[in-house]
Amino acid sequence: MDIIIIGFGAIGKGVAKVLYEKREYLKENFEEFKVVAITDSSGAAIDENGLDLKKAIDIKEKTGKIINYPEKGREMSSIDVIRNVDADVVVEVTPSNLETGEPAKTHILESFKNKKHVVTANKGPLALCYKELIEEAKKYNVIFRHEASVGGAMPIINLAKETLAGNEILSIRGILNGTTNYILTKMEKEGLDFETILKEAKELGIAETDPTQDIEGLDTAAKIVILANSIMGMNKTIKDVKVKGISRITPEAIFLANKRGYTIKLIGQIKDKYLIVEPMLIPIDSPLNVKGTLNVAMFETDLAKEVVVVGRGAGPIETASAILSDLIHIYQATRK
Ligand SMILES: NC(=O)C1=CN([C@@H]2O[C@H](COP(=O)(O)OP(=O)(O)OC[C@H]3O[C@@H](n4cnc5c(N)ncnc54)[C@H](O)[C@@H]3O)[C@@H](O)[C@H]2O)C=CC1
Ligand SMILES: N[C@@H](CC=O)C(=O)O
Ligand code: NA
Repeated sequence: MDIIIIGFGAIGKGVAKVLYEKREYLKENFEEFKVVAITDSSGAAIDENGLDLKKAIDIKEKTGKIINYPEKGREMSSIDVIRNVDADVVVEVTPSNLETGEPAKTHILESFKNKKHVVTANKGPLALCYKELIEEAKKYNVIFRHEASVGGAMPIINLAKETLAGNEILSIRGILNGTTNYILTKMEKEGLDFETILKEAKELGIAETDPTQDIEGLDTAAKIVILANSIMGMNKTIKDVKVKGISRITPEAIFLANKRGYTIKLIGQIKDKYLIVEPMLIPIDSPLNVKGTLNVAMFETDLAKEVVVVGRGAGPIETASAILSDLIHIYQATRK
């Protein structure tokens, strides 16, 4: 299966690392998963026989630009790569823009028009024009998967659509941002200040390109919109979410909460069609009290009753795990 990776930052490189490490497993169980093009802000590297992924990662880490890939690097936009390079699937992992959804929205729609399936981790277009994307994928008869867009490696979207199929999901409540959970956990355990921990989060590759999206709750807001639209049949946008972030939370506030048997977590919830993101006091012994970059989601359903899922919500390899599962789904769904 031939793949194009659009965006080669923390997640794009994570996808390349996972495809490289799992190359024998994939060949034995499915077929060769070949990356025929990679783009970033500098340009593109293209090889129809498959790029050397270790070399691509090395070039990116050393020079910051995929265009420096020897002999195969060239000045070419992502759109032109999508239009002109023959491939089965586009993996779209450019930064999430929660105002315009660009450039990802155009990349995704252009992929559909060029009969390419899409796997994305990008929340922008999903939070702003979910219905349009689904309709366009149907119109061009291509598969569109986005498990990585909510909760990273934590199974939630495909779990609801496949394993909980037939259930009515009455409410969802949880921690859906790994960066803020990492910050709140380090504040609670080590009393570290905000800036120090945020710097660590960026080095771990878990924070957004614009980390205020994490801190101000906008990333969580985008994710509950995606859940509301993709698994609860709603038609919401990020403007429908009441959002408060964690910038005013201090180690002292968490210490005081602990003394009363609580901790503080950034909670996103969808209930009775209301979408809310805010820091909340959570009992220390609650299933919602998960640590570090972990995410957790509590579903209330009509048939399965309460279902709780936990998983790593952020991180290059963890997120690439969700992207790989969507790629394998597309392989299985399209190979005769
Ligand atoms: N970091 C994480 O743990 C997770 C990130 N995501 C999402 O994955 C996406 C990527 O995130 P990161 O890799 O962390 O961001 P990043 O900032 O590390 O990388 C973004 C990449 O996109 C490239 N880029 C920007 N504009 C481009 C364009 N027009 N054409 C081609 N490439 C372009 C940049 O050069 C860079 O290589 C974002 O939408 C993010 O919300 C989703 C789940 C987890
Ligand atoms: N920055 C996000 C990345 C995953 O969506 C987070 O911290 O959860
Ligand atoms: Na997920």
